[in-house]
Amino acid sequence: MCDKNHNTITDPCEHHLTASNQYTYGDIEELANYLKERVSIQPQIGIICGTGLGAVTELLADPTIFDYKDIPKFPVSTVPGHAGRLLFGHIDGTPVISMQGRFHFFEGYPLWMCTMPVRLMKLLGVTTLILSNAAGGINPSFNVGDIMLIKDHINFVGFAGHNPLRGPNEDKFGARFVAVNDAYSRELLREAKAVAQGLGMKGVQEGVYACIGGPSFETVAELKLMHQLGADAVGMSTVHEVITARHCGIKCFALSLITNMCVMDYESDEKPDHLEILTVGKERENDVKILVKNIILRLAKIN
Ligand SMILES: O=P(O)(O)O[C@H]1O[C@H](CO)[C@@H](O)[C@H]1O
Ligand SMILES: Nc1nc2[nH]cnc2c(=O)[nH]1
Repeated sequence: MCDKNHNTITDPCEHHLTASNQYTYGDIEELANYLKERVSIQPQIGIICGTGLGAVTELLADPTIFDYKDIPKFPVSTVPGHAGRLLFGHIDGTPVISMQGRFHFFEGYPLWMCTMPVRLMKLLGVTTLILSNAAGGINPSFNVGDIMLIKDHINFVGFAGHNPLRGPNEDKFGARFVAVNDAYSRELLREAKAVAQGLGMKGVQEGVYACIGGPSFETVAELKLMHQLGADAVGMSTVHEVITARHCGIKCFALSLITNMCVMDYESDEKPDHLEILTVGKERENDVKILVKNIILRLAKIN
């Protein structure tokens, strides 16, 4: 057995169990080097596409594309509407990396695995992350097809003790404890609102996104609770990516496409349905695309 007097959590050896199997800084550095050897673009902006919103990747001119399954140590997407591709390219001259498909907790991946690509983006040079998701509308003034610019979140998954930063802290990415009261950049939110207004885009809202673990949707009682707590929309993603991004100092802007209104009435026969969610995504993907493109154009002008 090991006779070294060390901390088994932060300084494990082969004789001791580690507190978690999370990727080390070195693992992610290796992954970054693997990609750097194959693509010369150094991305400034990262994009994570939500369910059915992968068309945003069409904005990338002449992209270099990797299938997740071909990248060493990379998880694979298992949810319909998430293609499972990593793209490098330029959007109007700005170097961008985009995930066409994300990883969700309900797929069985631990949160540190779901969010590893955010740390990878950091090591590739990303300073701003743009995230999208499909979400159910809780705020009764919302309509299907609205785009909600996220100003804050409620992390129900976190309330249950699951956090992507749980386990030994990787100091090279950030400090043990991270503030998230300002997780969504006020500056980026202001810019996005100005862009939407400038484009005369209808149905653009602002609100609080609640994250649950899924894959079951919400009960009526859960939705009533979320409404009382101040949630405007609910989904099963984004929050852990934002927490990981803030930990390593990446600025975040996120939006939800309201693909369905949550059923908050016991008498209703309606139900949320993933295929319908994909259909609404398809109908509105062009507007999401235009919004993201113009936000990136504006960022390029002000930076
Ligand atoms: O959050 P994204 O990845 O857009 O996916 C949303 O759509 C799926 C439900 O249809 C859930 O995974 C929910 O989180
Ligand atoms: N949890 C949850 N996720 C969604 N994604 C799209 N719509 C919904 C919804 O109604 N609830």
